[in-house]
Amino acid sequence: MKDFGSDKKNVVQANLDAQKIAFAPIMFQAAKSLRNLGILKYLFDNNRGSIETISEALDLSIYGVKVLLEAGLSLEMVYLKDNEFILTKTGYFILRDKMTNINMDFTQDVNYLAINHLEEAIVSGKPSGLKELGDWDTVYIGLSELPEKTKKSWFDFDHFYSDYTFPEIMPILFGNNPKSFLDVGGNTGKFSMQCAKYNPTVNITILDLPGQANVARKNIAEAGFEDRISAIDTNLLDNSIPFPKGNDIIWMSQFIDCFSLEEIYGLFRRAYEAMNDDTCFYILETFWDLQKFQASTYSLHATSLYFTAVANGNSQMFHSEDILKVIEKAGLVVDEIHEIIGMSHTLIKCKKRAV
Ligand SMILES: C[S@@+](CC[C@H](N)C(=O)[O-])C[C@H]1O[C@@H](n2cnc3c(N)ncnc32)[C@H](O)[C@@H]1O
Repeated sequence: MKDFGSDKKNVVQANLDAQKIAFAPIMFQAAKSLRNLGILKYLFDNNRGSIETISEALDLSIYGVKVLLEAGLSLEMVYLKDNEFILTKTGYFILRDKMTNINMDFTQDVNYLAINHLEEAIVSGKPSGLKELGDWDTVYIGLSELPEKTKKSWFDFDHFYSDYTFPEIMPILFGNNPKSFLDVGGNTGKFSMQCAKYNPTVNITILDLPGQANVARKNIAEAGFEDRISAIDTNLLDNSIPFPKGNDIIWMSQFIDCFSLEEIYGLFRRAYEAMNDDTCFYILETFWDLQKFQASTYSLHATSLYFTAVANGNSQMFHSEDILKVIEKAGLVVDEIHEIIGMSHTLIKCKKRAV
């Protein structure tokens, strides 16, 4: 791995950052309450506001508005001038930025209670926090049964990042006019349906767990793509089940982060066995070492811990080198790498290594 990070902060800054960590869950709830109770919106709409005017306008107690706005000062979401509070740029991000809101809702609805079991998950290698959501071995088995609000926050989080990549991905994938496409971990069928719209003749097969494949089939039928997209129920962790052969493209998007490196090796080997010399195997992932912005790396490191405590206990958002090693070991070669697709993804195109 390349070097990363440093220890150049002065002691005062380091101490402040340590307190931010020490109080993070409390301050997260303060930020969320400022957003959900309408205080940030009031400040945005009115440019500024005193505790009294906000309390009256929103029908909240003076005490409640006061403690939240005072926390907001330390969070640097608001600042105080002439006894009135004014929204900062950070406050605006918490109020309006779509990605920030999707991340916050994912943290609250999927992770907040579960992450309290992180230590146990690290020691046991099991997603010990998942019991806060339901009684399944992995979150993927329970996805279609999650409580509505939790389900919405999970899918909003999942779709937001992959949706961003679609427009850039399509011309790359369809450059050679592929006839058939295997969407491994195709989820609700959203991507496959985009492909079917983009290319009027391509045939697509989705592989996913029964719960997800059922949802995909329903969506595909509603969109009228049953003649070109099918979904197969499968447990992709079972190395004895081969991938269907004969596809021009094998596609894994935001998928390998659901597995350990050993499991990914099993998936790549089955991809290899299903490929011929012309098959293109594409992997679309967010690698924490290939990000342009610190905000992206921070989000990916946090998301890794969701995999540890909630999703399955053994996967993560990877360093690119981890995956490049598995590609090599599985008998594949990297043909192309497209960095920063969408907001934070990397697209790796692999071929079978010539023997
Ligand atoms: C993070 S989602 C990615 C979805 C989609 N490809 C995208 O780019 O948004 C991972 C998908 O892998 C599926 N999955 C996870 N474990 C699986 C398993 N053992 N067998 C089959 N599918 C699995 C999940 O059900 C889910 O649909």
